[in-house]
Amino acid sequence: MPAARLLPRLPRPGSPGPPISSPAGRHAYVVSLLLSLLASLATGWALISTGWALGALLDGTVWSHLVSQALTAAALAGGLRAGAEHVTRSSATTEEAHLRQLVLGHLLRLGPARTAEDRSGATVSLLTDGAQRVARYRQTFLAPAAASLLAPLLVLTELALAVDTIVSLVLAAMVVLTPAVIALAHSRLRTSSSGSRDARLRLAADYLDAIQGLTTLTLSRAARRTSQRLAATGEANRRSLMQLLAGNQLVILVTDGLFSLLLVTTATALALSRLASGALGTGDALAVVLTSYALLEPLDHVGAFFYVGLTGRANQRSLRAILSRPAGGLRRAVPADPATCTREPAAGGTGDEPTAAREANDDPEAEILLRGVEAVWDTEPVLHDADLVVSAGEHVAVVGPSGAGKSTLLAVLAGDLLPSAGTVVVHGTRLEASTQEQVRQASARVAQTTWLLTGTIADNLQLARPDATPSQMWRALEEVGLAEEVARMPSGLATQVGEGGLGLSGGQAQRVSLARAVLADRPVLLLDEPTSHVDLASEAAIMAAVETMAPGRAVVTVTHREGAVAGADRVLVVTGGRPQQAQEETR
Ligand SMILES: Nc1ncnc2c1ncn2[C@@H]1O[C@H](COP(=O)(O)OP(=O)(O)OP(=O)(O)O)[C@@H](O)[C@H]1O
Repeated sequence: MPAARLLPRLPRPGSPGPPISSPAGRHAYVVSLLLSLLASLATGWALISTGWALGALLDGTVWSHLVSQALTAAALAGGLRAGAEHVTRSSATTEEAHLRQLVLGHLLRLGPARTAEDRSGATVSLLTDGAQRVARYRQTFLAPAAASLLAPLLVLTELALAVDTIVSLVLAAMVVLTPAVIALAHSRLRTSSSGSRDARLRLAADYLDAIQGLTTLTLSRAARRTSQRLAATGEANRRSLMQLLAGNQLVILVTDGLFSLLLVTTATALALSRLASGALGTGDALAVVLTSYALLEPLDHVGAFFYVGLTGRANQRSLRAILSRPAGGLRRAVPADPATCTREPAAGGTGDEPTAAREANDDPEAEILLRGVEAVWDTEPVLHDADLVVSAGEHVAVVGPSGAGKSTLLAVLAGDLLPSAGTVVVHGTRLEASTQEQVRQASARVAQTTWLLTGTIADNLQLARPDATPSQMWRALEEVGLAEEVARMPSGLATQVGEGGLGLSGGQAQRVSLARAVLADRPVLLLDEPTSHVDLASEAAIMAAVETMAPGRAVVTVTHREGAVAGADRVLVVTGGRPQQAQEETR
């Protein structure tokens, strides 16, 4: 297995990546943008009216209607802003849930083989904190930021129409400089921000690894060392984060302070000179000065840009990287087979799926059929020109040196890895991108170590079949030779077991896993080193359970253990990327 990656490879910079918003999220974006733009127009009108009202007061003319106009516009602006705020906040919550579902769904479609190399801590962190940041960025930052960039132009248009075109044009020229300065600051800070985010993700992954591997760390006397290392990394992280925040704060202060000062003084100077030349009256000049306040709106978002924008974008890139990972490894298209599936459907399938294909010229009894298969994880083929036929009721053991491709073969048979060339048919369904789920449904898999969820034995069995009744569960336990042992436990099926199967022996946990496979009732059983972590007595019990389950099913067992090979009908050795019949002495 390759080393665990912190995060999946990022898509090429500039490539938009797969869409991640829900239709409701996109709708909320448009509504919030429109409400914010209308609020800016109302704000501009309130400021201009206030200027005119003050001017009328100073000139001693009628001002009351101008005050009520200003108050109405201000109330309207407030209402529109509150509406926009409500839309953004509520859609952020629903988008957060949507993002988690979207990415989790894709990870499940990728299957364990394609996700095994990701560090689970980093994935958990991305799905929890990361999804929240992306939702906040997309729903509460993007639309208000876009509206705030357009707001000065709207207000200046109002000013040009109602007060003075020349002043508006000069201020417009200054306003367009704001995004340029922000973009410059962004380009300078982006590298350190994403570096800091990666360091934090790595730390989260380290913490989770340490928690998951607590027993191993304690047994190998490495717990203290690991906790000291984590504490030191945490402290280094905290310092670099503080430095980053200080840098961000400085940029905010500078852009905010400089621009506010520059815009307000320019607006005041322009207003005074136009007043002195007689081009503007007192009310108009005051309207220009007051309106310069609305031009500062984009600056309100500079802070949010650093705290919500940068982290949101970085997490969004990581989520997109997961979503753009293809669910298989198909490099060359597998030619379509016009023949349709005639076999009984696997659990969850109907048997009528148009893409399902039967290999008419091959062994009609074959549950598993590989012809000239090439399988690739990254670049180099692990399997090439691989052939294999396993019939129902046959038990095949697969052996071979480490790294030969035994687990890769199981990943192909389980439908987790698509072949890059050749044909794979499992229970009558030809494996291709569109039938991947159906092929997955055809097999049950038992891995080296069984991960039992915290809950009862019944909960763990019902994972395979949620509607399984107690008598069906007892029958399944009977079939794998575990019924007596569970019956002797004080709470029987209601016995609590923990993560990793705590409370059960390794052999018992493996047999619970086999009982799950019995309940799932799949025609193909794939066993990946099922006895590598148990003693000889447990190995015998597990292999006896497999023999009871084997009739009528195709069983493939990858193993290094003599005891697991002994019960097989045939032994294949994977060498040179192909499973081949073992010589007698290999057995
Ligand atoms: N999920 C994966 N992603 C990328 N590469 C993988 C993955 N699984 C296996 N490989 C690569 O495929 C090659 C064959 O590995 P595989 O695990 O199939 O061998 P194996 O015969 O099962 O070895 P072992 O007996 O040590 O488990 C190795 O180079 C490995 O790095």
